[in-house]
Amino acid sequence: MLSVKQMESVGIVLQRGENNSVYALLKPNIDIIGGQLFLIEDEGKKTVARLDDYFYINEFFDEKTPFSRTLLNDKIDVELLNMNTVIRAELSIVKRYNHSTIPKPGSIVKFLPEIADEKDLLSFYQLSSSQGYIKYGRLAGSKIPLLLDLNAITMHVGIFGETGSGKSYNMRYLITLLSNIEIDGKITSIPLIIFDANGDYSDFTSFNIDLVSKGRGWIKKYVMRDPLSDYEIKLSIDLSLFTAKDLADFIISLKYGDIAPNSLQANILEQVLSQHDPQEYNWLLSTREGIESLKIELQELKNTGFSPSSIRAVVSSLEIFLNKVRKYNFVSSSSSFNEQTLDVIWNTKGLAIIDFSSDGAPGVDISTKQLIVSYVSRLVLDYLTKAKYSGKQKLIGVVIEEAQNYIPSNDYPVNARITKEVLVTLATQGRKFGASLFLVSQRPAFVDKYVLSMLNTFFFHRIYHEDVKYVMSATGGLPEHLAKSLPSLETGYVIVSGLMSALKSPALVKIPWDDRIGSYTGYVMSIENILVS
Ligand SMILES: Nc1ncnc2c1ncn2[C@@H]1O[C@H](COP(=O)(O)OP(=O)(O)OP(=O)(O)O)[C@@H](O)[C@H]1O
Repeated sequence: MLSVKQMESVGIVLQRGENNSVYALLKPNIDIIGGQLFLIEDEGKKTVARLDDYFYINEFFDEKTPFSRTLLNDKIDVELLNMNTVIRAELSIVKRYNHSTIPKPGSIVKFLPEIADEKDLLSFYQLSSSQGYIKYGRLAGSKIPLLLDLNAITMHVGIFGETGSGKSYNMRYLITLLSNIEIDGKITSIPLIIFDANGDYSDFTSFNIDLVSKGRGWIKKYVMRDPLSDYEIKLSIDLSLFTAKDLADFIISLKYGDIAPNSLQANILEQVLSQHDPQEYNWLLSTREGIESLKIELQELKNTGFSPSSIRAVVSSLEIFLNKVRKYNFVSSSSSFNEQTLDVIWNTKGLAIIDFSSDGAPGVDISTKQLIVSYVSRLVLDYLTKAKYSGKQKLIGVVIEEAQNYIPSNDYPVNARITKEVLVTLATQGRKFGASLFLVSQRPAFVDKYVLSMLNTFFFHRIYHEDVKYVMSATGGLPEHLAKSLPSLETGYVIVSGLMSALKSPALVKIPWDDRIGSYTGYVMSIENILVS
């Protein structure tokens, strides 16, 4: 039974609607917003319902009547019109408290109740314990936090919103919550690896470290330039983790950009590489001597019928790859990010930020970033799979910003063969082995639809109009009116839907502002402040 301090009435139910909804009239002078939750009381039976759609109606509204026409000609009495305005609202039922009925006409609509303590909160969510839940933001129009169920985190999370809609701030807020989880009176954290596209999380390794360090024993930032402090590590990866085919496809595609690589050339390179032990890939592909030795092997293939022009094309792709590797010096058989790193991350509930911003990875192109994302994802998948098969379940979260560059839909002109397959596997197998993907994107329509359908919790910020249809079909379950409101959502508000939400139904949440969480590279200062600072 929900037993908390009740609020004043703000409206009344008039009629039952379709599919678990009711129509109600609400007072015109209250502040409301689509997606907000209300409490409905029907003779002691309590129900929580979401405002899906609403509009203001006025009793004078009938343009055909002579009275309405004179309103337009004469001086309009705004006061008089206001007095006769009400809000017509469609509310759909989200939660019922010990009953299974639909509120009858005459039921009273109220704002959500005030929650005084943990007991009230549990009774609101009908939970017996809040263990395993984190408190996220406030349900719009109330002071009630949304409880997020950590047990559903391995079912993967999508965070979507157009530029400036508040994704980075939200991700930063989520990271602070995932870094301060209280279990049995102790603070612990979800081990996390973040691919940071714009340097938005850099401060978590330095001046804002205390926001994330209480439950963590290790926090580092990986950069592709020379490290500048002791919390930075130069990133290097080990190519022996890839198959000959993956590397051949990747290297050949460097020459062809976004179009599909030449499969004959990829086959030639695969054939040569597969004659070597994978441990030799680092030397073969990242040193001048290695490339020269591959060239000799390639020349020998001429005798087996491959054309000199195909062989020349393969050599030229190898040179392109060598140039990249030399420029950023990121390949090594004693890679700085390896299985031991994952052990440290797991054991210390650590945080590794892979800085892909122009500061941490100056001039590094998307294909190199893809190779790194693919490498780390393979490492995580292998690590978690081995742990599970040896009887020890582990858990690592992987945050991928600008997800459309790594798992693009067919409409997005980026070739991501090297990342797509492993990320699909991580998404499908993650739940069993303890991987939790957080995909962040400005354009969900450009993220692979199959992967999108494997995400089970969504944070929708304001999104582009063209993305609404796509989001609705790929995610399912978002009511039409709510989906339609997405392009006009205010910054700081987010619609949370899916398995992690203790409401089990989409709802609008206000993300609280905190100056320290809000001070990061991507933060946009107002023009007045920029000019006078
Ligand atoms: N919860 C919030 N409350 C108040 N203001 C917010 C909130 N979240 C974000 N903002 C404001 O919106 C600005 C943009 O937010 P943010 O950087 O998170 O957007 P974004 O969606 O990540 O944009 P981009 O995709 O361009 O990186 C912030 O600098 C801040 O001024």
